[in-house]
Amino acid sequence: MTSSPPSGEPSVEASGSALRGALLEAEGLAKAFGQVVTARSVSFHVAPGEALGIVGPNGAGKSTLLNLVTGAQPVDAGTIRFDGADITRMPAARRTALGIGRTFQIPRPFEGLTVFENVLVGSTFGAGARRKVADEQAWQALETADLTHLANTPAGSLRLLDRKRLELARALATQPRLLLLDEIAGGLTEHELPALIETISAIRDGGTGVVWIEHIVHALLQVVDRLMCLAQGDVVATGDPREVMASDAVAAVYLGSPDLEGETP
Ligand SMILES: Nc1ncnc2c1ncn2[C@@H]1O[C@H](COP(=O)(O)OP(=O)(O)OP(=O)(O)O)[C@@H](O)[C@H]1O
Repeated sequence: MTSSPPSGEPSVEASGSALRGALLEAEGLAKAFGQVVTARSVSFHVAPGEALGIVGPNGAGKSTLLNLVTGAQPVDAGTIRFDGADITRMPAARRTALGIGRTFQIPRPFEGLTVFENVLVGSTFGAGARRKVADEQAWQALETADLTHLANTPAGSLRLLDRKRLELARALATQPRLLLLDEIAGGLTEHELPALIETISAIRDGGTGVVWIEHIVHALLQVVDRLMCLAQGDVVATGDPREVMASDAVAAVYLGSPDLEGETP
């Protein structure tokens, strides 16, 4: 584990270029909205079949980082490589087609469409598949997300757990090799978490690279191989998940913060 105080230079495992075997390499990412710096010089990497967790207080810059990787927002500085190719300036739709999928913190399905139709949108437009293939990919995504039994249910009538699963299925339908999860467990009950954890672990074990932002740390720790903690746009610690959570740097970040659920750093 490497760590440094929030005010110091971020200390990260992966800097420099072209990590062998890395699926995603982000190097020196910087992003600010006016005076608000959401990424100062953030570097991280994910390999196929590896899960990286990201924690940090509200406003740390976690979701923004996913936006930079997907291309929803442009970086101010830094480089993003996917499968060895520089995608830093690539449009978002091309990144999706290359194999970068994501879920959103607040699921916003097409409420009037069925669950299947929602997922079909992902496989048709995200993966660019023709109808027959898109159908197959949608069913496959529903199965992985454990939603097949609700395929014909209008998305607007789903409870939160199933909305989260639909969000996951929509992302899976784009055939991602890298899956970015933004608080997929947020709002779920303790009773609902184990099955979701199992699903995400299976996706990772199938060879997909996973980046999972989550405040429910005990859920995260059951899946992720490495953990990165962000605060105010800086990496404060990264490495072995339990060591990161036990580090003084992370404790300092969370001192008095109500953001973290289920784990005392
Ligand atoms: N499009 C935007 N325009 C202006 N400010 C933004 C924009 N997007 C994010 N911010 C600001 O950047 C900071 C980081 O936001 P971000 O959503 O990345 O944090 P986060 O770590 O994901 O927080 P949370 O845990 O609450 O989801 C916040 O102060 C937020 O208000």
